Amino acid sequence: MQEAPAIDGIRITMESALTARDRVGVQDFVLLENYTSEAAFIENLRKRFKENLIYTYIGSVLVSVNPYKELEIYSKQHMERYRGVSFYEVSPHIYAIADNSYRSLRTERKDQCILISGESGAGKTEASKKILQYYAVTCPASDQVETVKDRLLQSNPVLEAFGNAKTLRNDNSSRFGKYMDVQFDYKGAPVGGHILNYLLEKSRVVHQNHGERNFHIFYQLLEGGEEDLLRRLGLDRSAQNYQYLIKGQCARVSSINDKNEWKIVRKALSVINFNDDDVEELLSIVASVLHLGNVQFASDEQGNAQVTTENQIKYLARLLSVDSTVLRESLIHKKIIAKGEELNSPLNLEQAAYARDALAKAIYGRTFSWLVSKINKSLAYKGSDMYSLGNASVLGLLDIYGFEVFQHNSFEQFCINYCNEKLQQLFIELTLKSEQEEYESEGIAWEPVQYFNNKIICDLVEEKFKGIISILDEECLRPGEATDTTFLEKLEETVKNHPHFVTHKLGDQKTRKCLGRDEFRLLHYAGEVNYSVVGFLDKNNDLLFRNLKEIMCDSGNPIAHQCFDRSELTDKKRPETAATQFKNSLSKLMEILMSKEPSYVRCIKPNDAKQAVRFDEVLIRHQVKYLGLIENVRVRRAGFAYRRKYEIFLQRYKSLCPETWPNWDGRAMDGVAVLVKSLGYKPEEYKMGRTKIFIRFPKTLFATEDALEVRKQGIATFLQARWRGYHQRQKFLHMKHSAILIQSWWRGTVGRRKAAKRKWAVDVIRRLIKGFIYRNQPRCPENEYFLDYLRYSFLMNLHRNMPKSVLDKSWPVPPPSLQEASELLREMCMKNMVWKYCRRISPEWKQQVNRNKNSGA
Ligand SMILES: Nc1ncnc2c1ncn2[C@@H]1O[C@H](COP(=O)(O)OP(=O)(O)OP(=O)(O)O)[C@@H](O)[C@H]1O
Repeated sequence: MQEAPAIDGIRITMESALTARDRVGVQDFVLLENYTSEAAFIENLRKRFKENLIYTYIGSVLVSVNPYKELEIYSKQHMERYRGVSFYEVSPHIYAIADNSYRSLRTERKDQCILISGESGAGKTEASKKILQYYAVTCPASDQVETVKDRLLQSNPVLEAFGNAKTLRNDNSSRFGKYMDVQFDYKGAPVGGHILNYLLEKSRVVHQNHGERNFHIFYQLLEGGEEDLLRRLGLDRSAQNYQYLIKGQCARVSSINDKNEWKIVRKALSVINFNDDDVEELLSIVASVLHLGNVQFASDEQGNAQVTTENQIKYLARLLSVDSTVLRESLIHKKIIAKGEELNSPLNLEQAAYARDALAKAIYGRTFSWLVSKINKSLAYKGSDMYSLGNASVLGLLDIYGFEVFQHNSFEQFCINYCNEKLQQLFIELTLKSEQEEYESEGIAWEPVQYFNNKIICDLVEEKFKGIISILDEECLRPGEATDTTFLEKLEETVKNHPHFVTHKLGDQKTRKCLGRDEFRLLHYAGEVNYSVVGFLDKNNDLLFRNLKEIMCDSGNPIAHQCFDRSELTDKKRPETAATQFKNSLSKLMEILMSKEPSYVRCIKPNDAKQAVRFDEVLIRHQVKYLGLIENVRVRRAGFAYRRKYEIFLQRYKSLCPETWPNWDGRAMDGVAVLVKSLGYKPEEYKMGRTKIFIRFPKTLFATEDALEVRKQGIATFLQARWRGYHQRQKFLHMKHSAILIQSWWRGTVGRRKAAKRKWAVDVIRRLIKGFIYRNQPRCPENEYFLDYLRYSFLMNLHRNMPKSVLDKSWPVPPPSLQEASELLREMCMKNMVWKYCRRISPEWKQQVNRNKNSGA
């Protein structure tokens, strides 16, 4: 399907612009007449989706709808089409965003970032992979750069194996947030990278909802691992034998081939610098988590837990290189240090299971962070060229969870939605800022835009002492007394008057009906979300009993040993809670993003069934709302629907005005002024900035675009006529030139009788002939015609200019007859010998031609 004859596009269909627009919509939402209407927005999205046009702009923001099928739009040819081309000259595409950021990075020397957001399954990870692939193909290459490109690409399957899982919404769902910096040297080649990871969903290690899986790596190892390896790890192939893998009851997924994925991951690990030992140690940890899940307990007479699965302890001790007795005891006791004395208090069944799961989560979570840091080491810039490093520019890619609203929302959704509030705040701030800056730099009065500032919600969550996170941390400090319920009560007490906070107790009758007693509701910028406080304290504490920490610090497995640092045991400072850690890492992320120039990709999922073609309007409306897209259009439309550099505008529409067509010699700005006057733009319809024209209404632009469509037919006819005339004239000039050359040849050759001149003259004629047989078609009509012409000139010159006596003397050998001359020429043509002689124009010959010209010959 061809893109619409759009405002900026270069592709033209034979339909009228109007019909095409009706069919495929507009490629920029700011051009919608009714731009504040959600229905119009969705209708435009639907039209484009139907035509497989999954990308649409909101100004410079890219909205992408997951097609759930492979589209032929990601080939190398497509990449080339977007390379170095002005953003608006080609149809919307993820490559256009990638290229635009890259060019800004190169030309403006300003660090860039691309923020990709959207709900689970909307296509964020795919988008970020496509951007990386684009850079891998289009950026300059060298041996070292190729290694970096490879590592950047290969880090993906590894991170996906350890950080992605099958969920109900997405078979390959990233269960962590990811920010990746790519460093480019002064030549624009990628020379290094760095990854930051956010909030891995560790709870998945020990529990999965029905229809979901644990992290991919477990299944990949069981399916793909070599017999020998599995034996060493004490594993068998069946996922059904592992408690941590059976909770979701869907170990096998039709869309996932774990065996193949295993091979990919193994290869990727070697690309990113893992040697055999590293791999063995890493997989020992993966296996130990599975064994840990199979550790079972039984209660003794006193109600204390006892380990009943000795075999698992044996494997665990071997894989983690720890003492089996200490491990067994650590799993069923809790070490307390009171007044300098150590007490080992026995755990009951429930507590032992909790301790076991906490250990599994801690091992897996920390190993994931270790993995990221190991990848970072392999991605780090290695060159010795300090000049390159000093001049490195950075392009960041943020692939982070979108707003989440489920039936049941817990601590994880609270953190994720808080993160989205922060990103929205940044987005609004930066978009408004860049809009304002553009207006100011263009000398156009800035009309302030009314928008909802969500700072109030961010403050509600993060403010010191009064914010939800502070209150939660405070409750976590009171172990024993504090519970999830006391946390809720404290919240009610502290933030009861906040306009964006409500609970069952604080709400009116209507609110109470849909809000549980253990829930609080936040009125987010994108809508209301109810959070159940159950598990908040536990998840925030992220507690691992001291004796389990100790045994892990003593682990002989180098990875486990690095993950559990001894300083943790001696450090008197209370470890940061999960929410505070997340808050701090988000605040750092905001700093990073603020220091860069952002581009945005907003991903939308068309249906929950992961099906191509299906466009579920309710689901999409929900996402349009939660991504704040209408607000985005409104901010972007702040006054003007369209703005373009004068040169680009004039180039596109100059044919619509006799004064600017075919060429305008003056300043582009003046040309545009003349053009819009002749188009009849009213003063309220546009403004002239310093370098750009600003058009207020889409309809003005559409009228211009429609006029251009009509004009194009005329232009086509005109161009054809012009081309024909040009072609004829070129032919004539060529002939004339040939005549001059032949004359000069004869004069030079015959007049001076020098052998060198003669050789040079032969070169000249070969050159001449070459001009006509350059396609190696000696028998084409043009060549035949020229040969006749040449023969004719040859003889004419010969006989007209030279008396026979001179003629006889002038030739070292008798002059060729007409017959001989034509055969000589023909032979030269046929053999196509001229190629090698005709590359250069002899300077001598040039001088000769000039002399002839000056003497009027
Ligand atoms: N541009 C695309 N072309 C074809 N298929 C796509 C495209 N984008 C996404 N998909 C399909 O949708 C699936 C989900 O996409 P992806 O994993 O990128 O979503 P996500 O937004 O990163 O989700 P999560 O937040 O759960 O990680 C992919 O596995 C792929 O099958």
